[in-house]
Amino acid sequence: MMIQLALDRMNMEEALELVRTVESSIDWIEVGTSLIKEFGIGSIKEMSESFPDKKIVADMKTIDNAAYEMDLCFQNGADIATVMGVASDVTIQTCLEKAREYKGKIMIDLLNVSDSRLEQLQKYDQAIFCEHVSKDSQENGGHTLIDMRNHAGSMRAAAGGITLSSLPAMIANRLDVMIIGSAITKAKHPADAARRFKEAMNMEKDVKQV
Ligand SMILES: O=C([C@H](O)CO)[C@H](O)[C@H](O)COP(=O)(O)O
Repeated sequence: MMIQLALDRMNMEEALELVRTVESSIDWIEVGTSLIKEFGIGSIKEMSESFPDKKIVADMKTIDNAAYEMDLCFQNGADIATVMGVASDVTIQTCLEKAREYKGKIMIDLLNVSDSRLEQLQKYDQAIFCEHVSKDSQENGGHTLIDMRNHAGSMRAAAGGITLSSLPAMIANRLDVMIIGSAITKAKHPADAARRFKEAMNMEKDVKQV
């Protein structure tokens, strides 16, 4: 099981410093949607050049204009880019073709994806599937329970308000990628928090490589 550190709602200096602090405890670095929106596509390039040995996930949340946005991500150092599962099939298909062209991967974000849409997404079995509880639901609805559904994705990920207390339940879901943001980035001691997540996950042995 891998830890993907989600970097959101901070500036680039803070993001880079944070990764330096927790680098030994995390596996993948997510350049969060808020970083990309605030600092541009250069945020992906800066992160990938600063941490060439880590996989870089660009959380673009693409919903249209797939070829253009995937070119931007992969040409700027992303290994993995996200597309919304609620996007049209042509958008998701284009993302997958672009990922193949750049030897990257696509993560399909299942935010607001109904069970029937999830059924239609099963054909994209080369993608990583990510169950996601939105920040707005976390903050306004008090909803943090991530419902892991069955799907055919090449890897299974989950995101949205995961904490050390909710970790055991998430580990039981046998995920491949655990996406953790605030529980590390907003912790008083991010290095300690990241280490505690890593130690808990080290009990899971079968780490799949992308
Ligand atoms: O995708 C995310 C969210 O939509 C904000 O852009 C975050 O990566 C995800 O929520 C993980 O962050 P935490 O919820 O803070 O753990």
